[in-house]
Amino acid sequence: MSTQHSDSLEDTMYKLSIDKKVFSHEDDEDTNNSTTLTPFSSTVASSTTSLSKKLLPKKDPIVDPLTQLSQPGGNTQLRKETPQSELVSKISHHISQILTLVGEDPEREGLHDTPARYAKAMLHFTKGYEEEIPRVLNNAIFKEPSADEIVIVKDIPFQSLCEHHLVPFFGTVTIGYIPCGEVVGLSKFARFVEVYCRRLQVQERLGNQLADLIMELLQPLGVIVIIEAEHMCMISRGVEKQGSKTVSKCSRGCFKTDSGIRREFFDMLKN
Ligand SMILES: Nc1nc2c(ncn2[C@@H]2O[C@H](COP(=O)(O)OP(=O)(O)OP(=O)(O)O)[C@@H](O)[C@H]2O)c(=O)[nH]1
Repeated sequence: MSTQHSDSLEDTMYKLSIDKKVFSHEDDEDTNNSTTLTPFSSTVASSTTSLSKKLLPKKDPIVDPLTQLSQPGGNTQLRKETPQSELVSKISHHISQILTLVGEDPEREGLHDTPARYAKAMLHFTKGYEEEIPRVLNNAIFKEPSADEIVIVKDIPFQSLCEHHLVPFFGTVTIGYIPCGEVVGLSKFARFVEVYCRRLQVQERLGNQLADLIMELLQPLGVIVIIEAEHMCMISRGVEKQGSKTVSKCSRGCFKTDSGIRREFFDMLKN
């Protein structure tokens, strides 16, 4: 095993955060005080400058509401600012230790490249932490006063990682909304799903994040998100129930308050 990595995971994260000073805002008066943490830096907010006026930050010049909708995790900025090669190297080190702990020899031929492969795979599974909604949206909101009935983008496939066991859950997302003057490019629904599912997730939160995002971006009459998923933590471990599926619904606006609209939505899905 390589001796150049002797750090524990906590040491690694601590050192990275000190190296990058990612959590201390450049403009902080006390630049030595790393406890004044601000996860949303002005550099992140500046990535939204191409958005239309309506979508630009209105209140706080540092905390952009649209970037907030990207819903970063606690170390998102650290992830974004660390070179990929450094992330792969440090994750590989810890995977190598895990291989040893499960009873393997990480140096044997078949496993030699596995830690680095896994590190790259893990970074892919969690690439949503590197994404931001403004970049994904690419200004694809269009004025369309004629669109005032239900629009459904259904059966968008997704794969995510359950935050409790770090094993996959996967299935489909169906999104319905009723526009109110503006529509969003259809492909963006699938892109939004990709942003949020490529993070550590729980199914219910994935639905809520999507619904909140669409409400915020379009101010539609309502949004409904249906997710149907199989959770490997219930299939390959734990209760080991093959074939079980979890269906969740998350609604906002008229889909929450109007049973007739909900019925129309579910009727459309049947056809
Ligand atoms: N609500 C919800 N629960 C989830 C999701 N993904 C995994 N879980 C559940 O998270 C729970 C974690 O329960 P714990 O008792 O702490 O962990 P555990 O001992 O591994 O639980 P078992 O899976 O029952 O063996 C389990 O019931 C999982 O089924 C999700 O997306 N939504």
